[in-house]
Amino acid sequence: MKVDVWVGSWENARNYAEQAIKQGVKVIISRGGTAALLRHSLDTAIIKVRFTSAAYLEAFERLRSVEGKIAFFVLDTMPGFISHFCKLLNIDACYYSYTGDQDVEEAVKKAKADGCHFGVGGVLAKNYARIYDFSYYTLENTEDEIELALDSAQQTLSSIIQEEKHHRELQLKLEQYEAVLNYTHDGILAINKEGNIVVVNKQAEEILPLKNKPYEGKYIEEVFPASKLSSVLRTGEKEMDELMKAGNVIINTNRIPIMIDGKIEGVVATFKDVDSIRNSEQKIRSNLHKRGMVARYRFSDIVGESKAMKRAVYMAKSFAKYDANILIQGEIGTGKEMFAHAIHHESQRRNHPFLAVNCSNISADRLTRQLLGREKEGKLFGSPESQEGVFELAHGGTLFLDKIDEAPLEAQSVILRILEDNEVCRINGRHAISVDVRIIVSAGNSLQKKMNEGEFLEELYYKISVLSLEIPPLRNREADYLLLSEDLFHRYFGSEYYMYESKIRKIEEYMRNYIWKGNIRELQNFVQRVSVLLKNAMPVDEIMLTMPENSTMNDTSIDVKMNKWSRAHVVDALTASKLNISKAARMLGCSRGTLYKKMNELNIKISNIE
Ligand SMILES: Nc1ncnc2c1ncn2[C@@H]1O[C@H](COP(=O)(O)OP(=O)(O)OP(=O)(O)O)[C@@H](O)[C@H]1O
Repeated sequence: MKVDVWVGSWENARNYAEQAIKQGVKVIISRGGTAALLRHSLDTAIIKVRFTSAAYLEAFERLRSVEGKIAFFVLDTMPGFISHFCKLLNIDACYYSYTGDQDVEEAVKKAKADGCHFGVGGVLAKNYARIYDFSYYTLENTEDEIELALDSAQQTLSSIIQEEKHHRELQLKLEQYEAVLNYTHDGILAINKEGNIVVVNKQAEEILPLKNKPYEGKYIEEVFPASKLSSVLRTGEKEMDELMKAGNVIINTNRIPIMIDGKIEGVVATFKDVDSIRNSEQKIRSNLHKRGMVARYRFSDIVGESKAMKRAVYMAKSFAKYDANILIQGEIGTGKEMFAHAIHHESQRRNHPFLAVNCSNISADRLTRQLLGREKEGKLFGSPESQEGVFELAHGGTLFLDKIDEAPLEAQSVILRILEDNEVCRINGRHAISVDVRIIVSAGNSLQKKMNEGEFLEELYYKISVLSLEIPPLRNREADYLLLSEDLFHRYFGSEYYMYESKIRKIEEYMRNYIWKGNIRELQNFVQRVSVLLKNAMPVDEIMLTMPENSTMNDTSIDVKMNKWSRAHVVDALTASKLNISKAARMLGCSRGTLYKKMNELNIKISNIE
């Protein structure tokens, strides 16, 4: 305890005390009339130094040699021991008590009138004793009395500090509540156990059709009869995520009973305007768009009517519902990435980021940096800035690791570690950051072989292939290839498509026997090149001559032709053409008559095809 001593008289005590308080003094110790004066005029803790019998012992010692009547001046009540001692020591004493400056003079005057020549007491009476020509003994406090006062000052101080701390904490809490109430997007309304409103924030006033302002203290039914808060007060059951209509707006509401010691003490309800939820979702989505972290394709963008493709889409859609990791396998250009986008779009995570990382043709260091991110190394000038890794960026959403089978082994271990721990630690970083990311990976068909040969981590394989999806190559989807090429030609020619239609048909005849090793990507390039040449008025025959020889075309064309007449392909063509024989025949590159003949041979009846 820090103690300052201010020496002054009764007249300037208040002035000193005020200065001390300004400097942060919390407790003042003073005695007698000064203490009474300060208590009366200030709002600070004042500790009075009390006179005990010990303080009078020295006075009695002196009084032994004094003759005549002796006056004892005491503030407030006269302690009994004084008269006791006087009787014991045979002192001729008179006793005068006063309450402060206003009546002390009266007391001295009276003592004088009573024939007293000698006075004993504090400083206040001493001042008047001088005026009325008294001999006077000023009482001094003993060390014990001062120590006692210091002790109680210390106790008072610690309870003041405690109280101030408590007050600050309460104030902080109050301000936090107020900030939450007024800066949340939700409307908040609370009632006490009588059903009277105790809290209503600005948002609630804006969202809800409230009546009878000011609302605080009013019964809820008077202010917002549709709130249903009284029923929660009765049942004690919380009601979450309910939709209600208030005026023209649809509102999402939660009503939560407040229970103390098992008794309902009130209800708090939150309200959200459904339109505003939609708007903020929209905002989040457009923000992700700006940062390129969205899935570009949906299932409706995937062209394909073949059975194989329909099966793949069906499986992918059902996988989208689960939150497990997915392995998508298939040849190059079959649409694996497109499926990853579409799965994310269909999943619960659709409003969160979608990021794709290509794991091929990249050094282990660079890929690791992309995956983990990094912290700036110290504050060195020129050292690269901190960077978030893709796992962090994709938090809450989906991360597509394209061609994971081509990732360097060190990077595979990094991925495995993250998938095991669900957390990442940036390079040079000191803290692990927990991440919630769904992984979709793509790989070529040789993934299992790579694993057997030790080029792909077995543990990682099991982690990523909880669900696995196979995208069929274009050659097994004959019914799709025409749909896709038509789609592409339409895209490249736009409204001019019909001017080139007959030439496109001829080119499609050629394409029919081509083996699309690069699948749809190769088909896209092909259609793009042909479209440019056609637009430049090159005759179809010449275009054919510029076409790359398909090395396997001659050897496999027989297979392809044979395959064309497999039962599955004929059924595929019929399904894709919606049972239109002319269209199906065109897809299969034969006349309607040949198709009928083949259907007969393969025992395919239209009535059996769904
Ligand atoms: N079924 C489909 N319908 C329409 N477009 C498709 C389809 N499949 C693939 N594509 C298109 O083909 C191109 C290649 O697709 P994508 O990149 O998804 O294939 P991939 O299998 O991931 O390729 P790679 O193995 O080379 O990474 C893309 O431009 C995509 O839009």
